Amino acid sequence: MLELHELDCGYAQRNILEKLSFTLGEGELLCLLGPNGVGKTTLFKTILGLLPSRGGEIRLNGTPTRNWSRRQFAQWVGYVPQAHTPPFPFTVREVVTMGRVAHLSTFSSPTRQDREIAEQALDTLGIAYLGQSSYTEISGGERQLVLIARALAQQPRILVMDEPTSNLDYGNQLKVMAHVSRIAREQNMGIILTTHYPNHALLYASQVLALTRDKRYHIGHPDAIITEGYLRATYGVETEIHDIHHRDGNRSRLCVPVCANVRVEA
Ligand SMILES: Nc1ncnc2c1ncn2[C@@H]1O[C@H](COP(=O)(O)OP(=O)(O)OP(=O)(O)O)[C@@H](O)[C@H]1O
Repeated sequence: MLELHELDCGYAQRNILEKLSFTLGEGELLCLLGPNGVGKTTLFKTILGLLPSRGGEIRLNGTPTRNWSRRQFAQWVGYVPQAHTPPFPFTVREVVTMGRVAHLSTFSSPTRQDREIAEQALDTLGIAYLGQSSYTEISGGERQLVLIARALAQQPRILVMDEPTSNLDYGNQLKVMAHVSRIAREQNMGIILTTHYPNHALLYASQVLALTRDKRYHIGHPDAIITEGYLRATYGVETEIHDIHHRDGNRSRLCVPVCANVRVEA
């Protein structure tokens, strides 16, 4: 559905990413990994059309995105920003209903169907009980779930999420990741998200795109990309990757830092 072909992105005189190619299909969850400042946000801004590309092409459903109207694009691609506190105390239900804007004609109000879709999105995330609460008076974790519900109400085919787990406690990080991978599977949505936690990708991603400081990248299955060598080269830390056999019979791979070997420059 979303294809990047030899994409160059950057600012003014400088390329930040070069010749980046990948495909995000229906039902896939792609985790974007990379150290601070490597270009993850730059890539998202370029995909969303907020920053012009400097070469190559982005295609959506086979058609270059430069040929899509803003409105068409917004019906296909949803964006979940990092949770923020807005100046106006809208209720959670109102914030989620705003996700329907791309489907409304100019000056029209949300219909009963739009409200039902917003209600379903609240249900999917298990936060219907927050409907009447003020968005400014809920916790950071709840706010993140509300922003995801707003994006679901938009009913996009592709969802771009900027660090959906930043500022969340340990439990909420795992809950948000579990929700997101379930939504990709059950709603056949292609989801691309950034995370600074390799274990999130090992546990939940179907693909990993790992950006490196020398403008190169690796893409593939999480088990193939997230190796001890990759983590050493990218983050300068020693880790061990272990196969975990869970009590319920499932297995997964997880990385564990070898704390004594983390080098701290004087
Ligand atoms: N508006 C801008 N103009 C020029 N350079 C910019 C601009 N915004 C970001 N950069 C530079 O682009 C590079 C990539 O930044 P970007 O914000 O995409 O990194 P990131 O991978 O998202 O980082 P982080 O993990 O810290 O959020 C950095 O060197 C940054 O200084």
